[in-house]
Amino acid sequence: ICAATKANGGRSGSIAAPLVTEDFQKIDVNPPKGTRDFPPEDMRLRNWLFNHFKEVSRLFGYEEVDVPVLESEALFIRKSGEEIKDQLYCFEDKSNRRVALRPELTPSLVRLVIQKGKSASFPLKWFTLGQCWRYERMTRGRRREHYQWNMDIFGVPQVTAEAELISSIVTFFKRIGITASDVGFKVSSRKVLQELLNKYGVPENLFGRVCIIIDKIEKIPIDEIKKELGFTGISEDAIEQLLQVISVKSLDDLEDVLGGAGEAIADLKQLFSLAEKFGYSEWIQFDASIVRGLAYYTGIVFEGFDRKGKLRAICGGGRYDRLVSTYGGDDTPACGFGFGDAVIVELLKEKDLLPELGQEVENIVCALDEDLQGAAATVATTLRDKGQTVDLVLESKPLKWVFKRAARVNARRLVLVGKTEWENGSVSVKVLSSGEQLQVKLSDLD
Ligand SMILES: OCc1cccc(Br)n1
Repeated sequence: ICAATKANGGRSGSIAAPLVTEDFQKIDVNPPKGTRDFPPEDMRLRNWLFNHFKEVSRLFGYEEVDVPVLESEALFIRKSGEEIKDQLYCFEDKSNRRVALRPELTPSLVRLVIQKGKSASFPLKWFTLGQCWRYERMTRGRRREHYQWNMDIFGVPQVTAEAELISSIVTFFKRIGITASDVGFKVSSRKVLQELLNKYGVPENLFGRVCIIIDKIEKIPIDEIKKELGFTGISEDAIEQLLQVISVKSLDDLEDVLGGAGEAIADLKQLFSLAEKFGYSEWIQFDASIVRGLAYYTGIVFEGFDRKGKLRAICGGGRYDRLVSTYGGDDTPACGFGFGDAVIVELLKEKDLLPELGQEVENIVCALDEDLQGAAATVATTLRDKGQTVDLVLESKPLKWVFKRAARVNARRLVLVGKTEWENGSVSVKVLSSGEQLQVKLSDLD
């Protein structure tokens, strides 16, 4: 039981006796392994980033939704060998329910779409921003949580949906000063693999697993990839063909291999043509090796990468037309992307594009002696009611201290409440940039 309850004789609820301090151990002031605190200076950068995410989502007409960080574990149990399942942050709650901290947002959004049922008027264009979790052995010293921006479209089967999603990410990049020379999008379609597997008579239910193995192509030796593909029962021939196709470097070459009749080629051609119309052609390139590491993608997949090749994928997404029905909903086309809050900050540091974000307060209000503290509170409220930010000095401090604080919080003005002026209903206002000082009637203060 927690220390508070123990101090209260084992009864939880309100604590009768004052806590006996020796009950508490000296705590570790660091956050749990793999997690981050956001002190003010980090929170300002996070808010700057998230405000751009939200502003882009608003520009594109998407509605914000939110879902719990804690979900039923069942939502994420997929038998496709995904990394995300091995790293699930899951546990049993006090009612013996198997629950998990969400590793991604898409399954929760799909759950909400199904819950909405017939009341959902398609297309749904939703966005959300949420903390996602994974439990990795800390040997790799990697984070266990990150915040992810997601935009998703439900109910649009056409490739215009994916084209719009990529446009929204390009819009985001441009807003923060990232250009097509800094980043690009690798684009492909899982229908390429689908058409190949069909051609070799590979059963549909192996599709997700094969994609997950192929997604590891840059991470493990090619012989390991072949071995894992072999375990799924795919023939040697099919494996050779698969590996040959994903090394194809252009849509034309792909067409030579697949023939021009399939949906994969049609979708990709349409996407590249729409990219022209949206104005982001220079940002995207075909790359048959892109499959993404989530089993549920069924069509176009894409990922944002840094052209210097120093960082992990910046963002990624694609079409997942069968996820809603897999979870028991109606057949609903869907596509979306996830954009984490970590790699993008590394990229901004690389490009020296991190914004300078100091604290900003318009006014510091200070009483010049103890018995004017109430008057200072009145002045602060007057300014705040007019929408002005005020840092009110809450205790009597020497002027030297006040000036130092004014500099630290970047105050524009210092408003001093002095006895003589206050008797005339005035305060003394010092504009800190120019040093200009004037007496102002409280009624005229704005
Ligand atoms: O990128 C996958 C992922 C999921 C949850 C938490 C973190 Br950190 N990373």
